[in-house]
Formats: sequence, C-alpha cells, structure tokens
Amino acid sequence: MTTIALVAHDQKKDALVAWAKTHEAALQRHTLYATGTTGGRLQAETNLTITALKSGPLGGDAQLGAMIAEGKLPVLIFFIDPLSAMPHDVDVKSLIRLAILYDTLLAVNEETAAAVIASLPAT
Ligand SMILES: O=C(CO)COP(=O)(O)O
Repeated sequence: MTTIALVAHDQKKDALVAWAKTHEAALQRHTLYATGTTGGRLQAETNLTITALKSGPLGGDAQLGAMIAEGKLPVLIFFIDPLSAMPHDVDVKSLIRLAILYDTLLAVNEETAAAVIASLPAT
C-alpha cells in the first residue's frame, strides 16, 4: 500500500476523475489524498476513499508539499493546466519543486499516471 495524492486544476478535473474511474481498482489498493475540490469530485463520482486536504489555492498544495518534505508522500499525480494563470502559482511551483527535490514519483498526464500506478506494488 502506497500513499498517493491526486490533484487537478479546474480545467483538468474532468480528465482526472475519468482517469481515476478507469484506474479505480488499482487505486483502491492504496492510501489516497487529494486537494479539497479535487477530493470532493473524486468522493462524489468514484467509490474511492480519499482524505481531502484544503483546496489548492487555500493551502492544499502547501500541505502536500509538507507531506513530501516529511517523507510521507512518495507518489503525486498532478494534472496541471498549462493554459491558465493561477492565483497560487507560487504554491504550484513549490509543490513541483519539492516533488523533484525529494525524488517523488510525479505524473502530470494520464499516460504517465497509468505507468506510475502500474509500477506500484499491489499490497
Ligand atoms: O489548485 C489545485 C492545485 O494547484 C487543486 O486544488 P483543488 O483540488 O482544491 O481545486
């Protein structure tokens, strides 16, 4: 069982929910976290059990960054919107920076996320 965080910007939330439905059986074997709005969507639209943190712009990205820094989050699936300006751009950059710094498995699109999930031990 691996701890995984699922995060999507607004324009990518439909894609993440669809991806999570496709990979629901695999995701169920792991401990799941999400930022607030992403987590709410996943809780409403899948059968996954998810701990929802604060919404990204209100500190959710920072909470995930802290988990990474503390060695508590080895996998981050983060569907980033490359076409919209974000009020919390510094938080987004910080989260990505910490994921790189701590050698976190980081997926930013469906294909990479599928490969990451497939690489995790099932138990
Ligand atoms: O803003 C986010 C990531 O940067 C995601 O936050 P929400 O899931 O609360 O929309």
